[in-house]
Amino acid sequence: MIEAWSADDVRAAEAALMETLPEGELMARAATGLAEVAAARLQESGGSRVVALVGPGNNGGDALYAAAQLAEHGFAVAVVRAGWPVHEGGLAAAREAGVIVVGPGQDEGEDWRALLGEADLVVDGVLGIGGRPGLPEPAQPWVDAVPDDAYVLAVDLPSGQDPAGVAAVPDAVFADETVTFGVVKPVHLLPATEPAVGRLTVVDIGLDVDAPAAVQRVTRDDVARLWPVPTAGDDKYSRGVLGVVAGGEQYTGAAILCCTAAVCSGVGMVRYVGPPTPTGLVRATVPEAVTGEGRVQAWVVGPGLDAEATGESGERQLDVAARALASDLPVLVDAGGLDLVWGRRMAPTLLTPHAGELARLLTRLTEREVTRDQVQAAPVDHAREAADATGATVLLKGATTLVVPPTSSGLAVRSQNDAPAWLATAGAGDVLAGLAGTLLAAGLDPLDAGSLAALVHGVAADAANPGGPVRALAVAHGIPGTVAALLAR
Ligand SMILES: NC(=O)C1=CN([C@@H]2O[C@H](COP(=O)(O)OP(=O)(O)OC[C@H]3O[C@@H](n4cnc5c(N)ncnc54)[C@H](OP(=O)(O)O)[C@@H]3O)[C@@H](O)[C@H]2O)[C@@H](O)CC1
Ligand SMILES: Nc1ncnc2c1ncn2[C@@H]1O[C@H](COP(=O)(O)OP(=O)(O)O)[C@@H](O)[C@H]1O
Ligand SMILES: [K+]
Repeated sequence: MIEAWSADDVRAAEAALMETLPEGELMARAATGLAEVAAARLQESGGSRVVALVGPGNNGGDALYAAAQLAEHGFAVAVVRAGWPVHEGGLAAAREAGVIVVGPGQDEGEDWRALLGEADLVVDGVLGIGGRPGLPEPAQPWVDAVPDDAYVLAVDLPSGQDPAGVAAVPDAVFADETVTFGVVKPVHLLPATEPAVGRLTVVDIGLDVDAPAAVQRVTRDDVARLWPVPTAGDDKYSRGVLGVVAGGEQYTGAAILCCTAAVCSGVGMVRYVGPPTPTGLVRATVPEAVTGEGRVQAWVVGPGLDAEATGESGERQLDVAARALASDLPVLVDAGGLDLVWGRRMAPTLLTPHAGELARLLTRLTEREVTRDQVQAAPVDHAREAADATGATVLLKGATTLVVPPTSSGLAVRSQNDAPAWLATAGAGDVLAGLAGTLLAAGLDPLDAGSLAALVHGVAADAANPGGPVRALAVAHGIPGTVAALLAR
């Protein structure tokens, strides 16, 4: 599990550690780690010219000390600062090492724009975890002037991005690599900001945070611990029967994809409930599934479901969906099923909207117009709002998939980034529903079921056709081999 801690918890841990160390030792460790990464990247690319953008806080201090070390190693290093006071010790070290300092009252003859234009590597030390979202005004032209072919190495986090990872800031720094210190922070894992982080390198500065993590990411190494592996004492019922209320006369494929994914994920049994056409197709393509109602351990309600279906068979299916939602069994609610969610369920519940579906759900639940763009600009906040309004865990699908439990649970948010962009294809969500539903039926809680399913879904998509297009059915068919490979790690 990768874990990230909030800026406040990191600061408290740093303060405690600093008490035990000589003054300046922690920043020295950070700067040395940063300089080592910068030197390695310059050696890899054959570059020699470095420009460090230096802000008013300790993030700028890290950049200044690293600039000094890089100059001592023989690289051509310049620092660009604005009118703000910068870290004094760092500035003195940089000057001592022969770094050119450009800014008000400094080496006025030098033109920051020309220096930046020639840079092979740009160290972004404008703001760190003390930053508010958004770049300080003098830094915006610097960032805009960074040449496309320069390697942007962010100190701790890409400046101007939200350290909490909540809000997206499109014109802040987008780094090729971020060197962070001690522990990972939410900005590095959450969907609003992770695209700006680039490659993430963690430098050990001896820091340990003794507080609950704010964000977690399930990794391939966690699968063996979490996946429900049957034993000799199991039978199909003890492994978990999943009821699937999916597909209609219009979206028949969703039923097939969801049921296929469930049987490929090792469900004990699938009971499919739907109108005649998808029922016939499920019978023909997923012979393992049984059709019609019966006892189940969990439900999937919604893939391809028409929440306004009329006609006898459609209404019968909606009646089963309503009873599933009213039951005390775990339920995964996806797509059309989300239109049936009104109040709170007490039993374990996993909602799996994409951004548009979450916007629609929140608009309905809060009676305030919520747009897809708003959800994408602040995904954690919107998923949290839906989780708190319904008592459910909300899995928000996207390039990075968030799994957000209600605030009252006190649990960390999960953020999974395992899928190739090829997975953005129709039917992929139906496969995820069958996979996560299987895990609910096996007794996993919604947070583990959702995050583990997102991981396996992404890995299966990549394994199905590495580096190329993949159809949803191939993702489902890839699940058995993917799970076996992950269990064998
Ligand atoms: N603590 C440690 O032991 C270690 C810390 N380390 C390093 O320190 C970094 C944290 O340093 P930090 O706390 O000084 O915060 P940092 O982000 O550099 O700057 C804050 C300054 O910026 C200002 N400001 C903020 N937002 C702004 C905005 N949008 N636009 C304009 N101004 C803005 C803000 O002003 P104010 O809020 O007072 O108005 C304040 O003056 C951390 O990320 C890591 O790199 C490492 O060395 C390891 C050991
Ligand atoms: N850019 C992307 N990169 C990786 N995965 C993505 C991307 N966009 C979407 N996905 C994933 O693809 C799936 C799409 O699901 P969904 O939108 O519900 O499709 P459908 O309803 O057609 O089945 C989700 O699991 C989502 O996380
Ligand atoms: K930074």
